[in-house]
Amino acid sequence: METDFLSRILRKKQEEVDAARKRVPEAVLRERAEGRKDRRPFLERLASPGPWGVNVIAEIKRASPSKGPLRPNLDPAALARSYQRGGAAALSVLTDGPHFRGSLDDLKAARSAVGLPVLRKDFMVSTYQIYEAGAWGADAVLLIVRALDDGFLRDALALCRDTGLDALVEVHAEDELDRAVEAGARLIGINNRDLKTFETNLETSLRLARRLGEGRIPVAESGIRDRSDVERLLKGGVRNFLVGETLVRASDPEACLRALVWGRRDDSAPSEPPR
Ligand SMILES: O=C(O)c1ccccc1NCC(=O)[C@H](O)[C@H](O)COP(=O)(O)O
Repeated sequence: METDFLSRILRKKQEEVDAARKRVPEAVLRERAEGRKDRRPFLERLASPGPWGVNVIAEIKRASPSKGPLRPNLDPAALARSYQRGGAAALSVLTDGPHFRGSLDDLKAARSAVGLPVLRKDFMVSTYQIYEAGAWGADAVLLIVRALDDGFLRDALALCRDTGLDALVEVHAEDELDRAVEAGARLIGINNRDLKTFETNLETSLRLARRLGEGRIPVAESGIRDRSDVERLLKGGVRNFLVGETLVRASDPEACLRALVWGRRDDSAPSEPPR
């Protein structure tokens, strides 16, 4: 039996879902998710480069298993507003409680504060969580290939399409990328973090992005620290970046984001987009 971090978290997640089902039945969430009229396009926003050629999905994460608490008294609405002012293309909100101290309330508060599309970042193991994401206002969900078998991955992608949610399908290695493409994923999150060791290596995004064919949109995830990391990945053809810790820990998240997107911290946009 596998006993790594991901296996442990997935077991715990299944228990959480079983308990949640007893409080709110899946049919109730489904009706809410399917009845929504306020969808914000997530994939579409990332399919074309932002005004400066860079799209940042700015993450709201209270704590992480590798680093512990990241920002005391984090206010999701205030942080979301800073991110919007700093030029974020979208938000990612960690909703896992046990390991990241997040919640669906965080997602709701962040989304209500801005006009950006929002990704629910969690460990999805059940259709229940996809309906739940829709019912709580998410515009997209994360599907981690390593956590799912091919059957569920396909079903989850189909369910997302039917429910009007976009899916960011996360991979870390070549075989996972092949499975994601085979299942029909368009938006591919390439996680630079090895979920066994928690180490990050930007080379993972550069290597896997080279394997992507027409019509697939790469998003580099994890370990992006500064503008030089963004520029290195841009040279490898990656224009979308999911950034958590760097922004959450920053004393001025708005300026930090601006520096990632524009290459400078002040609020006057450069007249020429960087090349
Ligand atoms: O953040 C972690 O330490 C972590 C550990 C194990 C599984 C997932 C983890 N994070 C979730 C994420 O995918 C990241 O929050 C996201 O990619 C942003 O990463 P970073 O910019 O390095 O905070």
